[in-house]
Amino acid sequence: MSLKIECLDVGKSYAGDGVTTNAVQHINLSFSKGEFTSIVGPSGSGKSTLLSLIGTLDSPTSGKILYDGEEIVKKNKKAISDFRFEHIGFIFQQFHLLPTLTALENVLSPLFARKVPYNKIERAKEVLEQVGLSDKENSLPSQLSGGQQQRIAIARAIVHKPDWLLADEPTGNLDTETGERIFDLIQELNQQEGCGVFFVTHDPKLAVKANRMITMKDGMVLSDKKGEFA
Ligand SMILES: Nc1ncnc2c1ncn2[C@@H]1O[C@H](COP(=O)(O)OP(=O)(O)OP(=O)(O)O)[C@@H](O)[C@H]1O
Repeated sequence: MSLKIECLDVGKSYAGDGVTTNAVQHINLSFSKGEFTSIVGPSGSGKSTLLSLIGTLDSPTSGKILYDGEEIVKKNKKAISDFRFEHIGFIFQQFHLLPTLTALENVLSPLFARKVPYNKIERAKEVLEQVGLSDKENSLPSQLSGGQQQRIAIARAIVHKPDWLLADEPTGNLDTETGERIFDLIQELNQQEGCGVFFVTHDPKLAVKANRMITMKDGMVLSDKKGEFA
C-alpha cells in the first residue's frame, strides 16, 4: 500500500476563556510515501499540532486530511486506532518508555493484544538489533542513557512496520552528537525500510538534512522546499 497523505485547508483551533487560538490554519500539503520531511518554526508555530493531526491523534476543526483518499478521523475509535497501528509510528522528545518494563517489553508493547502475521518476540528482537541495542533487551529504561532510551523508543515505533514515522523533537533532550546519531538512525530507517518521516526539530543543522523542509509560522506554512539543502 502506498499511503499518500493530503491536508486540505486544515485548521485546528482551541477555544478557551473567550479567546480562540488558531494553532494551525489553511494547511494545504501533500506527502507521498517514503518522503523525509522536516518541520521547523518558532515555538508555538503549530508544528506539534500539525503532527498530531497527521497522526490522527487529534481531529481538525476545519478542512480534512485524507490517507489514500480516505478521511480516517471520521471513522469510529476502533477503526482510527487500527489505522494508527497499521500505518503510524510515533517518537517523542520525552521517549515515553514504560519505566517498569524492560527494553524488550517496551518494544513489544504496541503488539500486546494485536494479531500479527509474524512472531512478536522475534520481530521485537529484530528491531532492537536494527537500533543497535540487542545487548540491552533486559535493561530497564532507568538503566539506559538518553540516547539509548530514544533508540528503544524508535524500535517501539517501528516494530509494527508503519508507513510513516512521526517524530516530535526526538533529539530535543539529547546532546548534539547523540542527536545527530539518532537523526542518522531515522534516516537509515527511511532509506532501508521506505517508511516516510516527519521530523519536527528546532535544530537547523538537522532540518536541512531532510529531502523536504516545511517552515511554519503563526500556524501557517511559511515555506515548503524540496531538494538538497545541506
Ligand atoms: N491543547 C491546547 N489547548 C489550547 N491551546 C493549545 C493546545 N495545544 C496547542 N495550543 C496552542 O496552539 C499553538 C501551537 O502550538 P504547538 O504546540 O503546535 O506549537 P509548536 O510549534 O509545536 O511549539 P513548540 O516548538 O514550542 O513545541 C500555540 O499557541 C499553543 O499555545
